[in-house]
Amino acid sequence: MYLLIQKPLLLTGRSRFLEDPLPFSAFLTDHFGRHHNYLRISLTEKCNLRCQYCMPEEGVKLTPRAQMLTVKEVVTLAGLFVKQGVDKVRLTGGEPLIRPDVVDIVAQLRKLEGLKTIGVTTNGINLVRLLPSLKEAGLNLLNISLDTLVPARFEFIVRRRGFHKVMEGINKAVEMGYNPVKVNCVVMRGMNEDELLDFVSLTEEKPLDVRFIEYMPFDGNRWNFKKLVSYQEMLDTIRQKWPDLQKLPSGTTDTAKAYKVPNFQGQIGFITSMSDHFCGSCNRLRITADGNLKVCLFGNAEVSLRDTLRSGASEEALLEIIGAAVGRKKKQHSGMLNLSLMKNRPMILIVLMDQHPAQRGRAFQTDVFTSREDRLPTFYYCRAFVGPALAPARTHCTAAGSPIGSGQRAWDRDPTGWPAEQMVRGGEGSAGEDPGDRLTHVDPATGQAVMVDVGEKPVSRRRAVARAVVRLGERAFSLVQQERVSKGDVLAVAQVAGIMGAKLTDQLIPLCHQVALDLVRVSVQLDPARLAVVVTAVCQAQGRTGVEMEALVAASTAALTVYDMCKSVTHNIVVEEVRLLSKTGGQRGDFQYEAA
Ligand SMILES: Nc1nc2c(ncn2[C@@H]2O[C@H](COP(=O)(O)OP(=O)(O)OP(=O)(O)O)[C@@H](O)[C@H]2O)c(=O)[nH]1
Ligand SMILES: C[S@@+](CC[C@H](N)C(=O)[O-])C[C@H]1O[C@@H](n2cnc3c(N)ncnc32)[C@H](O)[C@@H]1O
Ligand code: SF4
Ligand code: SF4
Repeated sequence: MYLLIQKPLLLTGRSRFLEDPLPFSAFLTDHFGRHHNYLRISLTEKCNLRCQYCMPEEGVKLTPRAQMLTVKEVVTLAGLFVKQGVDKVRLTGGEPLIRPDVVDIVAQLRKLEGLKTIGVTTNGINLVRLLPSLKEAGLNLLNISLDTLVPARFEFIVRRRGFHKVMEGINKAVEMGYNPVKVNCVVMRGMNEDELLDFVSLTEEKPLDVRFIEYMPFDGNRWNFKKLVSYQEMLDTIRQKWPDLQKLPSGTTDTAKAYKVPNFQGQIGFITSMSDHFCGSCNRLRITADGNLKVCLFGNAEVSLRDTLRSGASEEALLEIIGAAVGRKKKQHSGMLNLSLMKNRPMILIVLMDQHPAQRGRAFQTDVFTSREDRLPTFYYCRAFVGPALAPARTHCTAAGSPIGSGQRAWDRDPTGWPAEQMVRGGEGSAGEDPGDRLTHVDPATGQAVMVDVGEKPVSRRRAVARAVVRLGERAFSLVQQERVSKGDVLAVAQVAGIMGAKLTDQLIPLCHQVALDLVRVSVQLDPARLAVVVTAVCQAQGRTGVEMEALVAASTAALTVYDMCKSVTHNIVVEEVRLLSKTGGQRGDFQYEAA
């Protein structure tokens, strides 16, 4: 198999794999060492059903046909992934079996060397008609969705007729030797949780694998906690009838926790995306029907492979984009509550809804360092990054923390020849005056600005905390909160900008010393009461001069970055309250901000 693994991204996790004897593609290995060998391809956004948990009654706004992937594009993209090590492709949607060329797609995928498994997830309505040709084309795996065994209820749940067609499809699949035939049942309280035992009974005579799926929140599906029936609750219910229910070993990357009633032909499983996620072993990537790569089912970050492909880009260029997106994949989804608050498209789309056109085709930066678990339940967002200190070459002073002897004065002199003490005191003020009155940054001899000679000062631990508040207004605040700002993840970008700002302080503020910062911590939080982003920057160093400017620059840079990221939404953004909150260390004593 041809593995193009040069130029791995600058992620330590992935470079590790380059040393393995048979390395998995660096492009498909994420920051957490997960190998993505399973590609889910959505063939269409359309569907012949309107399941309540998946799709609004009126359907969804469809992407124009010209923007959908063609058969050739599907196969080309799949081929690219297969060359990198993907060995399983699942076709999904929307309803994949309403795409007229679905059999052709399966047949062409079958020709891809290295692709072991081709699966389809379908609502089963068109299955009886299509299954023979799909099987002949090379379809290996079949997952069929069915949420109720009661015909009238079926119509209620999916808002269409077709129960019997689905049942016939399931029977046909068994008849044609698919084993197991997986049956997906989304369990919702008040809808179908009373049918759990009936579904388990289905596995008695048939080699079915009935998977009970925890109801997941997507845009517009009216998810709430009360409707969620958890894995544990389902298991308890089933165990009451079948106490000897056996746990089966699951594959390392399986979504389902598998069980079996002894002596039943089939088995059951639980897909516990909500109560016990399986992100740690995630091996999935998705391509949406219009050609976006989506690295996580619950992530908003997408990058258009279609546009890159259509622009005639090379395989390498596509791989770079894919690798960058995979590199940004988060450790896990953000937990039940956050998922319910978060903006995600209906499952049927898993395609781009609010993306800025300019973003298409670009690997845009979102959530660079953190996973969503950092977000607290109320969307109170706080991230911390403690980086290794950047140690710029220091001039005119010893390394931070080293003791100063009296013999070291020579290099502490300012070019004007004034020793530090005199320079500080020798300005317009004189000894005994309030230090605040002295012009410490003006050379008394030349009248020119100078950096204060701090070489004489004792080294102490310096710490400063600064704050900036960015008032966004209702619309921008809400978009930031929902991570729907077209430029990307505002809070993540601002946080990193703050850190970078702190490190660049001496280059931005003319008379600032270079300080080897030991710590920069920038937190960026949403304040719903003020519809504002609150930036708090903490800088720390061992040195002879304070780090308040670093903290202030960090807070300001992060605040300005928030402005920059949101200015396409509104210019009514106010950066305010840039101020020092506290400062410790140094000779002048500690400072604590007091509101006037
Ligand atoms: N959290 C999470 N859940 C997923 C993902 N893919 C599928 N699921 C869940 O699994 C359910 C069934 O999806 P299927 O399309 O049958 O796919 P599958 O279970 O991955 O299929 P197999 O190939 O048989 O493992 C979906 O309704 C989701 O609840 C994923 O990437 N992340
Ligand atoms: C989006 S459908 C697409 C394929 C096909 N139309 C079907 O229904 O099988 C894929 C799977 O997602 C499941 N699904 C959709 N919305 C869901 C939700 N809110 N929670 C859990 N699973 C969901 C469906 O039941 C189905 O098994
Ligand atoms: S779950 Fe499948 S069948 Fe139901 S609306 Fe969504 S895409 Fe259609
Ligand atoms: S939620 Fe995201 S990370 Fe977790 S299993 Fe699904 S796709 Fe993978």
